[in-house]
Amino acid sequence: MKLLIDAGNTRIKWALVDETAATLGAWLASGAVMHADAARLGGDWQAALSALPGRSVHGVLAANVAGAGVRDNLERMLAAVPGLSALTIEWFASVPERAGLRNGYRNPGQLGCDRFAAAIGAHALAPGRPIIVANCGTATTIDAVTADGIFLGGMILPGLGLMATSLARNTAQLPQIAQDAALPAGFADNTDDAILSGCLAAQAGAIERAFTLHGASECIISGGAAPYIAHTLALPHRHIENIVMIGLHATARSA
Ligand SMILES: Nc1ncnc2c1ncn2[C@@H]1O[C@H](COP(=O)(O)OP(=O)(O)OP(=O)(O)O)[C@@H](O)[C@H]1O
Ligand SMILES: CC(C)(CO)[C@@H](O)C(=O)NCCC(=O)O
Ligand SMILES: [K+]
Repeated sequence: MKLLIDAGNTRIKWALVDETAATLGAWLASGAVMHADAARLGGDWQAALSALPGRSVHGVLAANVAGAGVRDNLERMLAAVPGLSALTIEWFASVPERAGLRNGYRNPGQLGCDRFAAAIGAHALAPGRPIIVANCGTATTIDAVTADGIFLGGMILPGLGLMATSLARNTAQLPQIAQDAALPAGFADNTDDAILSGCLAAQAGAIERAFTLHGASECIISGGAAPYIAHTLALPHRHIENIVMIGLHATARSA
C-alpha cells in the first residue's frame, strides 16, 4: 500500500492505495485539509491505518506546489506516525519523461508538478486520445496532452475563487460573493450574479477555447471549483474529483 499526497496552494489532499490495484482511483482511504488545519494530518493518517489492519505502507509519493515550509511540515508529521515514520517521502517532480508521459515544457523542471501529475493521470485514463485537462483549484490550469502521451503545454489562470475575490477587493462597489451562492450562467440582472457569471464564463470559455485549439476529443475537469465550472461547459467532459491524485496513482503503479 502507498500513501499519496497532493499539496496544493489551498488544501492538502491524501489517499491510501494499493498500487497494484487495476482500477485507478480506488482509494482505501482518503482525506483533505486546509493548510491551516494541517496539524490534523498525523492523526488522520493514524486513524486510517488503524482501520486497515494487516496492511502496511511501504512508500509515500507526494506532489507539492505549496513550497518548502509545507514540504518540511509534511516530513515532520510523517516521522511522528507509527507505521509511517520509517519511510522517506518521494517528492514527485516534473522531469522530461515519466509514467508514459513526455514533458514538452521548454524547461521541464519549471512545470508545476501537479500539472505533470494531472497530465499523467489524464493520459492514463484516456490513452490514445488528444486531451485537454483542466485543473480548477486555487489557480486554474488548462493543459494539452497528445494521443501518444506528450504534454504540449498549457494555460494558467486565476482560479474561480481568486477571480471573483480580486474583483470584489479591487472595485469600490462590487460585493464579495457568498460561498454558497447559486451559480448563474449568461446575462445576470444583478451585481453578485454578474460577477459570478463573468468569472464562470472566463473559466469555461478558456477550457472550450483550449479544446478547439488542441483538436481534443477528451476533456477532463478536476479540482475544488470543477463542480461549479463543469455544468457551464458546452462540450462533453469527464469530471474527475482529483486528477493529480490519479496521476500519482498511475505513477506509483508504473514504478
Ligand atoms: N462554494 C464555492 N463557490 C465558488 N468557488 C468555490 C467554492 N468552493 C471552492 N471554490 C473555489 O474552488 C477553488 C479551489 O477550491 P479547493 O480549495 O477545494 O481546490 P483545490 O483543488 O484543493 O485547490 P489546490 O489544489 O490549489 O489547493 C478556488 O478557486 C475556490 O475559490
Ligand atoms: C500553476 C500552479 C500554481 C497550479 O497549482 C502550479 O502548477 C505551479 O506553481 N506551477 C509552476 C509554474 C508552471 O507550471 O509553469
Ligand atoms: K489544484
